[in-house]
Amino acid sequence: MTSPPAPFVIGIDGPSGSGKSSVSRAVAARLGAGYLDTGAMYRALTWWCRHTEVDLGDADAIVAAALGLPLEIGDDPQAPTVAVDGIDVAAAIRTSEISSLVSTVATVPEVRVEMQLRQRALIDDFAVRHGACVAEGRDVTTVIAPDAQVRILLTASEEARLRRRSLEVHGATDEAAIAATRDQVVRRDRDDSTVSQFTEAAEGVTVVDTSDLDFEASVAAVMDVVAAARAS
Ligand SMILES: Nc1ncnc2c1ncn2[C@@H]1O[C@H](COP(=O)(O)OP(=O)(O)OP(=O)(O)O)[C@@H](O)[C@H]1O
Ligand SMILES: Nc1ccn([C@H]2C[C@H](O)[C@@H](COP(=O)(O)O)O2)c(=O)n1
Repeated sequence: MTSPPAPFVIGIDGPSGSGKSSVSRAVAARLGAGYLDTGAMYRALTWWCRHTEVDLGDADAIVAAALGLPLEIGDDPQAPTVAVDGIDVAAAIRTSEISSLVSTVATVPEVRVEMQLRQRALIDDFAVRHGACVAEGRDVTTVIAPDAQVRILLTASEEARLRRRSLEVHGATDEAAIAATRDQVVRRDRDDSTVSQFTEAAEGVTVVDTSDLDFEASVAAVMDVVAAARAS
């Protein structure tokens, strides 16, 4: 009797605005795979801390909130759902307020341990259910799923990332819009990179630089890496 093929895991890390979420969703949809946005989990915890009036200056209180976080996260790349305590927070976790606060929560070491445990369990579950899972974040390729069949660092120049995020949030890429975006991209990456390695590829991780690629070409570049891994 032959055993079923091992679930296929694709880990994608990268800095803010590199295209992780949008590209990962498109790749997961094309592969019929489950999708996990690990950053959404830190955002959901940040939202929960605000909602329950946890003092973000109190690391112990944030850890307690993380341990009890009543989070439900969906696996559909075409309709990713995030609910906390039964409340749909998919939109609320994307506000500029949450974006500016999330690193404070995500850089608490005990919070990361709890989230990483949950993320491993979710990836296993999604991968078994769909035969494959695309998981994206900052430490998927290095800490959460270092044994994933595909490990990609999706990068883009700071200029490209600022332009993309500025267009998305402000609908413009003039000097004022770029300046208003800098905190969400440059400062956040600086803080986040104190606890995760996503500015340089770890050993065995394939770099996909999207600076000069449009969205479709970025998806195609990732699909090529996946196809090569499947063929090997
Ligand atoms: N290759 C690309 N060319 C142009 N725009 C892109 C490309 N990839 C993604 N985008 C756009 O850039 C914006 C940021 O992409 P996305 O949210 O996927 O980045 P991210 O890496 O997940 O960022 P964050 O970590 O901050 O959530 C989106 O509006 C997306 O449509
Ligand atoms: N694996 C991860 C995923 C995310 N984070 C942190 C870093 C980000 O500032 C925040 C939100 O992520 P985003 O939605 O912007 O991808 O969560 C992390 O530390 N580790």
